[in-house]
Amino acid sequence: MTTPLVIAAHGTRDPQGEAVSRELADRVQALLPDRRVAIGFVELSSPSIPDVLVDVLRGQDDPRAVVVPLMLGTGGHVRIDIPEFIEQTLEALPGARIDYATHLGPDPRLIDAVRARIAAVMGDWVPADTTVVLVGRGALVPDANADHVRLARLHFETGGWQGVEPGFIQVTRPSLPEALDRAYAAGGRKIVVMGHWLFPGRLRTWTHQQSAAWAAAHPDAQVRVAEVIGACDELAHVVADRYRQTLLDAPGAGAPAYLSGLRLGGRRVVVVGGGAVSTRRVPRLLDSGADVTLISPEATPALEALVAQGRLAWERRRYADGDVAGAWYALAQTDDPRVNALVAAEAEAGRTFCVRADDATGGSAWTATTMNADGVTVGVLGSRDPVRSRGVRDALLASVRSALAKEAS
Ligand SMILES: C[C@@]1(CC(=O)O)C2=NC(=C\c3[nH]c(c(CCC(=O)O)c3CC(=O)O)Cc3[nH]c(c(CC(=O)O)c3CCC(=O)O)/C=C3\N/C(=C\2)[C@@H](CCC(=O)O)[C@]3(C)CC(=O)O)/[C@H]1CCC(=O)O
Ligand SMILES: NC(=O)c1ccc[n+]([C@@H]2O[C@H](COP(=O)([O-])OP(=O)(O)OC[C@H]3O[C@@H](n4cnc5c(N)ncnc54)[C@H](O)[C@@H]3O)[C@@H](O)[C@H]2O)c1
Repeated sequence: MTTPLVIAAHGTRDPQGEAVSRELADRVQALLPDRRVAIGFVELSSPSIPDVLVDVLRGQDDPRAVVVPLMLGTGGHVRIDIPEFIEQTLEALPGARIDYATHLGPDPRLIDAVRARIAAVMGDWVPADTTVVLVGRGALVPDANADHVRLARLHFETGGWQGVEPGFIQVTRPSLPEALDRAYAAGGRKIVVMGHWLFPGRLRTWTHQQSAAWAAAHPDAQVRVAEVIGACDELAHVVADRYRQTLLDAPGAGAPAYLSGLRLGGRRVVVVGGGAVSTRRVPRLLDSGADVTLISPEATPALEALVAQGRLAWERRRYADGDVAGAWYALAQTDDPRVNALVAAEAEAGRTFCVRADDATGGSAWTATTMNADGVTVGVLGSRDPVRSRGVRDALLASVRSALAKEAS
């Protein structure tokens, strides 16, 4: 049986919030149709996480589950409560195995989703004179609060905003009104308040109430409140990825890839990024007859020479969403992890196998080191230790050569 996924959500008193959490679980199930996806809650909603875990583990011959915390940051629920629920379940079901995925974190797809929520309330405002107040929950864990400040900075770096002020609705400071004061003091008069919550609930209500009260006291500023992240595809994909990564990285996962010989003749292959890694890999793709398109603002002289020979198509620009459409295989090989993540996400959505050069677990394919001797291709795939793989390949090749020589004599 394929390992089930248990989503560990927070829970809320708001029935709409609970419904949206369940809708998200349905979207994740649609992305992982061949395995069971269940949702449990830390508090306020049911079923509880141990109840769901026991339910999915019972009846499996080799009971296994992966728990993905549906949490943006690393507060107490992620660090203490959910691990305790897992511990309790393992005490009740000795011999079961439960792997715990990492929290959602500042994934580029979630940054995009947040930007889309902000854009939806901006109307005719433009980023350059809009200030965003990004409101987090606030936690007793200093690291979690520091992560929220870092996230605000990431939004500032990538969004072109006049400013981005982090604030917190509870526990720590600056509070939401204090963050609004800071935005105002820095000259912000068009302010979007973004409650960085996954689902509707009380935190969202407080965000609206506090924003309205502050706006009433500052008539020369305009304040608009953006919608929460909600049950969107971006979030569903991040959850599905945390699950897949956990399966791949789990100790004892073994050789995690299926070595296949792709017959790429005449088939579209998209390579994003024209640096050193692409310089090594593009010639082999061309040798296999693939119809390769390189998308990159710059390319190495070796790649440019292939373009000049008419062997390689080059679109001299940055990657844009839609570039992977229609490709059989894609390679995300820029030096920008954010761009590589977007390429991998587009490929995943379109069911195109994709290598991600900077983060092996973020892609769906790995590049084997290969070499051809008299029509025999030797391929070696290790466990993310490419230099070792190359050594094994060379050793194998030597014995293949001597075997072939014996055959010939
Ligand atoms: C075998 C080979 C095939 C080829 O590329 O043709 C290949 N990498 C090669 C070389 C190489 N790769 C790296 C260095 C510099 C570092 C060093 O010196 O140690 C060098 C050496 C060099 O460049 O000389 C760094 C690196 N590699 C990956 C990550 C990210 C990660 O693991 O998450 C990082 C860190 C990046 C960073 O720091 O950001 C990931 C992958 N590299 C793979 C294949 C896949 C695993 C296959 C396996 O393990 O068997 C996998 C998982 C996915 C993929 O990319 O397909 C080729 C050697 C053969 C040859 O030379 O012909
Ligand atoms: N898997 C591997 O074997 C391996 C080996 C070494 C390094 N790496 C990793 O892969 C990444 C790429 O390595 P490299 O040595 O080829 O880097 P590089 O710096 O030589 O090349 C990066 C290329 O990406 C292009 N680029 C940047 N932004 C882009 C965008 N938005 N759209 C399209 N193209 C864009 C650049 O123009 C450049 O051509 C590194 O950052 C490193 O993390 C992987």
